[in-house]
Amino acid sequence: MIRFEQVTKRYPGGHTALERVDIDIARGEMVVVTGHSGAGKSTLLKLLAVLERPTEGRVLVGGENVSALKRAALPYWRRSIGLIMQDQRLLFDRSAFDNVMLPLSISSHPPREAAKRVSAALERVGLAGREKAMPVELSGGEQQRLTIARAIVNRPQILLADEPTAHLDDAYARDIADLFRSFNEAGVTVLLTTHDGGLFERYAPRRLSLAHGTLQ
Ligand SMILES: Nc1ncnc2c1ncn2[C@@H]1O[C@H](COP(=O)(O)OP(=O)(O)OP(=O)(O)O)[C@@H](O)[C@H]1O
Repeated sequence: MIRFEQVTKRYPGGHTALERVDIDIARGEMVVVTGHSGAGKSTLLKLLAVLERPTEGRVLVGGENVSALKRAALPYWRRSIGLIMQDQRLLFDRSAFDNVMLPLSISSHPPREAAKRVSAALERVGLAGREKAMPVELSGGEQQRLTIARAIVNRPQILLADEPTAHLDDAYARDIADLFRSFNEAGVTVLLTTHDGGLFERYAPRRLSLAHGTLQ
């Protein structure tokens, strides 16, 4: 389903973040990408989300070369995958409900259907009843759940998450790990990065280890 073919990413300035990476991920797999800081983990996800494009090689999803998508197609592409990136902030002046509604604003769901989807996504991540809460009223773990609800509201087949358990206490981090596992059990292809590979060990996911931009 997801395929990296000889992908190299060199950033302006000449730093090579990934070098000739080949990856094949089947539909329904759960893959945990580990590696030290700067190993290229985020770059891998950014190439899939087409937040960056490869310098060489291709990134294919379902046979389509997403690296070649036209700029106008990108918002739709990004909303068709569930994306949890480190620099995507919640809107702190909007309620939990409105934060999760945001990705639906460019789709054509009637308002009542959109509202149902938002409530279902909040329920799915354990935030039922917190629709009106403002993000500051939520704990760090709950804020991360809200970010995840926003990512799944369009019911994506692929979920990409960059360090989703960073900055969380152990118990919260385990809850978030469980949540990703449950999405995977429901059939979603999950690709996430982590410094803490041990957190996911009990699920025995496929593990990809990156060092200096190459797979180990
Ligand atoms: N926009 C950019 N411009 C220049 N260099 C970049 C850019 N983004 C990343 N890099 C460099 O590419 C390398 C890989 O970065 P990347 O963020 O993919 O690593 P990472 O494994 O996710 O690290 P971390 O765990 O710290 O997030 C790093 O050396 C980084 O400094």
